[in-house]
Amino acid sequence: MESRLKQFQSYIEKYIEIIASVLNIDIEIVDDKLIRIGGTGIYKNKVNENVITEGNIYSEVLETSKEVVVLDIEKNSSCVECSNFEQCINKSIIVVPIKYDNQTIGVVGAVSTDIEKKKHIKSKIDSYLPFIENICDLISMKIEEHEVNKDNSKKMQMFHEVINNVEKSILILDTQHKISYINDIAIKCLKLSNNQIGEVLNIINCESYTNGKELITINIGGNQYKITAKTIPVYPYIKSYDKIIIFDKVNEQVELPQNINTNWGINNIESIVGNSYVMQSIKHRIKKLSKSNSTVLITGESGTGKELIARAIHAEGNRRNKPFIAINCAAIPENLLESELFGYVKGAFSGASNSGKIGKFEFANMGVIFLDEIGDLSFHLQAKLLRVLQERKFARIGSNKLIDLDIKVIAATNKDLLKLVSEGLYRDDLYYRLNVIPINLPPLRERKEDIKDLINMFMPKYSVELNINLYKIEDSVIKMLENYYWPGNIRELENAIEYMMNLVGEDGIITTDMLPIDIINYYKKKNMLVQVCDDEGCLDVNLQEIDDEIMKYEGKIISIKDLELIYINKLLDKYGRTTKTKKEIAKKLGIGLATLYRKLEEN
Ligand SMILES: Nc1ncnc2c1ncn2[C@@H]1O[C@H](COP(=O)(O)OP(=O)(O)OP(=O)(O)O)[C@@H](O)[C@H]1O
Repeated sequence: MESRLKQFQSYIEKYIEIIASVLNIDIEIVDDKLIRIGGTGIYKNKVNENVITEGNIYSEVLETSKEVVVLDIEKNSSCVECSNFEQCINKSIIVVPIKYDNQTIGVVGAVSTDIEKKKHIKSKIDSYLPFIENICDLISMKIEEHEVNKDNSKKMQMFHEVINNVEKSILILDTQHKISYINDIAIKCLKLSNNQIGEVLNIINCESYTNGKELITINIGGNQYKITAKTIPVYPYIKSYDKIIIFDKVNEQVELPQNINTNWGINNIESIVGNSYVMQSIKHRIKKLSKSNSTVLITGESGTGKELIARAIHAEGNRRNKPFIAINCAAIPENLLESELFGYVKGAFSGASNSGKIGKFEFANMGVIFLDEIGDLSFHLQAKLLRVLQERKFARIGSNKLIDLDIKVIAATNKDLLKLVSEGLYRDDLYYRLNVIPINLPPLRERKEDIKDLINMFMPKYSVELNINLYKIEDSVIKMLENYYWPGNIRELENAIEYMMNLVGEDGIITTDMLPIDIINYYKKKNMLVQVCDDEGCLDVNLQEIDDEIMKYEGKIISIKDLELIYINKLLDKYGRTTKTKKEIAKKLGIGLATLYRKLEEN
């Protein structure tokens, strides 16, 4: 069997040439079988020879594992007694053992064969000896490195073997998101024809699913796939790999148009319906700001289209071919949100999945992260997010490897963040970091001009979905939709259209009786007119207006006296405050004019 040093012969030969030229003496390296593995000068042509006949110092060093320094062989008893002494041409010799794994596997001999070099060695022995010791250490380290690599590649081979034999599709990515390994099942499942090793795999979208899995959209080889996958962070346990994606099947596959890596068309600016002045100016701003990397904060009531705007910013910008990852900060319990955002490595905390988890920030890297309901972040996560926004780096929980983030952040909230700041419930420094580019989406009731356009967009959508060929909406319905107060904004309007389209009869006409109950009730309340009549005529009293007035006293019991006053004032507002009308109103109320004045003055 070859000695360990013999396996490194070519490396050793190159290495000692360099050393010899630095030291200006001859060097030889001999293995534990006393075979010369490498040599310079007079030993160069004697490589692979056995040195047993040339003296016994090497055997002694191999045996004792201790270095030997002979500065003058004539004064060294061991040399003098050596059977080769008469033929020996060496004048001085330094021999240092090469140790590996607690064994002496060879020696380095530094030899001088002339008097001048001998003198030189003698004068420089204090620096020569440590230098040669370092050479021995370097050789051992080289062997160690080789052994570790050999061990690793054996482990990797076994790892690949295992991966190829499990009944799941597996993809391994490196830190550049390039495919490092793909098993046969994955190739089959993704219907890939070529070897995709080295190709960049773009993770376009990712939504949390059950059992620690995610719904991921990936692009490979001109196709886009939707898969339900488990993603496992591997770095730093295996340095050459970053993450493993394991999945069972492809939920959906679409061919991507040529030269376009992703399919964001449906989310671009044209998908934002509305030509009111405010929506026009918002669309204009989106076009301008989508090219910038600055953080955007979108505010507005629920259902006003904040996510739609965020997606349009992504689709219009230069990150459109990179991921858009949305996370709703209010929908995930606080203790899970941190790991959802930043991921974790295995064993990061008790209860964590033992394979680890990739966080949304990592998925969104190079693209856009949409942090919805940002007003609901706990103080702890506010601080952490602030750090990430400042440093543009983060670490998976339980790991100290910092991952660089090249990301555009879009945040959204329906809360008044500034009010939360003033109440001490939100960090002001985070607020200002987020509010770099503010976009406020007004509620639908403040942009009634958009309602008709939205109706005209939603009706064809649901006619296709519900397979309705003929449809028409009565003007009175449109009027009522336009004048409704839309607490749920566009989402509620869309639901209303869907509801009414479901009720359409054979004539395909949407009439007022098909309106959703909330809208009907709204109008019923609004139109609660009561006629107060006597033999001289009638007065219309709108009970809704009185109801609205009473609502202002929210939670308090209102006195009969106040109620009386509200009612009298409503009547005066409606019919006028002239003496004549006051007289008429007093009469109809069954009181005298003086009593009416007293009631008004008393309050
Ligand atoms: N201007 C618009 N044009 C077309 N569709 C719209 C518009 N605004 C909103 N929508 C639609 O209304 C629905 C609600 O929008 P979106 O989810 O973006 O609102 P949101 O403000 O993010 O709501 P929440 O605060 O509840 O998350 C979506 O289906 C969206 O496509």
